[in-house]
Amino acid sequence: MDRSRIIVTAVVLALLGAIVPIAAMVHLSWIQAVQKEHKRLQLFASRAIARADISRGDATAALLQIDQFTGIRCSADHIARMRQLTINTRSTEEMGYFENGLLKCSSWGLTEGRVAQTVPDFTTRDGIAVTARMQPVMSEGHLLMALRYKDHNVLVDPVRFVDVIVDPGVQLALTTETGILLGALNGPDPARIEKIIAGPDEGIDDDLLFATARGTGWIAVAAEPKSQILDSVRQQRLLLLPLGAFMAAFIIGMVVWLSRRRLSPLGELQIAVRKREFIVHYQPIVELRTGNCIGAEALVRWKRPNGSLVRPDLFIPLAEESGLITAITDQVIALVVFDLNRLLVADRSIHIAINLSATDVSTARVLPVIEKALQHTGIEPQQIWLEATERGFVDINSARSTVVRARELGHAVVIDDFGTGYSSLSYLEGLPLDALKIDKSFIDTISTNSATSSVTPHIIGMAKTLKLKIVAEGVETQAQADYLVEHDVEYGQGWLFARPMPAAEFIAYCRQAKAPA
Ligand SMILES: Nc1nc2c(ncn2[C@@H]2O[C@H](COP(=O)(O)O[C@H]3[C@@H](O)[C@H](n4cnc5c(=O)[nH]c(N)nc54)O[C@@H]3COP(=O)(O)O)[C@@H](O)[C@H]2O)c(=O)[nH]1
Repeated sequence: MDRSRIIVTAVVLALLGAIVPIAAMVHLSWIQAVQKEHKRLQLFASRAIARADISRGDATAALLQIDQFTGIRCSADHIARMRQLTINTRSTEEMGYFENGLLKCSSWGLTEGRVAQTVPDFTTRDGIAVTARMQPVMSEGHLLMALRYKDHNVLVDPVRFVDVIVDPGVQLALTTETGILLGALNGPDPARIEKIIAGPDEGIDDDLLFATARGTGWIAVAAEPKSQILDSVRQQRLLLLPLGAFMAAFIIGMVVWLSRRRLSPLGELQIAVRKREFIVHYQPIVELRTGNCIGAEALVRWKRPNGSLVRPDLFIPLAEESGLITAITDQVIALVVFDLNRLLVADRSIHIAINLSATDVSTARVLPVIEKALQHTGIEPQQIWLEATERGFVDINSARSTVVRARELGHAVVIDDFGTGYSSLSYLEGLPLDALKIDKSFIDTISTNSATSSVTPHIIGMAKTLKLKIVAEGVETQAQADYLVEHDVEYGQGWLFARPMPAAEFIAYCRQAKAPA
């Protein structure tokens, strides 16, 4: 992902991170307020069911007691007993006795036998036939409920069934299971109640919040307008919005931190390593006398997703500092094998020099990596040279054991950028090296009268004393090449011969630059 896409993604994520938690908390405060209100309405509805059960229980008990009366029906005793039970039973208004389907007497006294038994709407499990709405003879206009057991019935005012205390604005309704409205408080709309009891136990019907409770034989509905819970929503918001703001701040902080990390040079390099965004260019090394190509130095480049190439001196120091260099070395080794396997197998005189970091030299961890990479390729270990700068050999003891092991495996070991550090002849004597690369800064002084120009012959002399092969680095002019040949320097590398190039070009260069056998 390039920088602009990362920035756009970060901005989008930050916006989402700000909006989503706050919107979620606003929504959650509404949900929680509704849930809380549903619980409250449920409580009112359950209370109505409990009240209705008590009222029915009382009326049923009165009916069972009058059924036990063994005296003559409609006698003064019978009527007195019915009256007594009516007075003692809070929910009942009147008690009556039926004979042949007609009311013969009631708690009020004898009747004329013109009132017919009502048709029940339903019968409870304990055998009580219930008529939800009936017009009593004595109280015209006010509908009552009739409960009958065998030949006796009681009349109950339905208001007794919803005789519960509710908060202002809460409507309460009690219906039969078949939807007949038995009693109501605060004037609910019967049509809405009918619709509500046909649906789920709680919910929102247009502007009405409702909850139902179901008992045996009846259903209670408690409802109130949605506007009633606005205060509760506001309160929930006061609690939840700070949490939403905290979450938003946290997410934005994370997005900023991650994108800054991702956009930092180290973040980009880490991703490059993970995505294997490196390629290798090869700079030919030639035999100075003949111009023959004898090999190349593998020089890593970071190929960005947009195709641009980043020079190694811009990222190698960071890679060394962060420890990513070992992963990069491993990728270079794999790329060299991939790019040049056929050439190296076809021409055993060609070698490739791979740059090692100080860590690679001090730990020797790179040697098994190379060994594994060369397995089954046909490439000989002596075709892989290992280059390290003087800094790589600072820890002389561990460096020596790495060099010894590398040479045992067949690799040649080269000291790079020679002369730029503090290496001395005695220091070099302690390391079993194969070759020395004279740094470009000394080659640049050739044929000049600079103060350091006299150092170059000394380096050459020192290398010869130690019987090291010499590669002159950064050869740019024919005069430099001529000087080096004159001083018996065997190999050279530099723009005079070729610049670093992709593998295919190097293979072509090598074939063409090699003298016919
Ligand atoms: N640990 C690793 N270090 C690596 C690896 N690949 C490269 N490097 C190091 O990065 C430094 C810069 O390398 P680069 O930009 O590739 O430059 C090399 C040549 O292009 C340049 N050169 C060669 N000839 C000339 C010349 O005639 N003129 C001129 N101006 N420049 C020239 O020199 C660089 C090679 O230097 P050296 O390695 O010292 O031989 C550099 O320090 C690389 O070592 C890697 O895989 N791992």
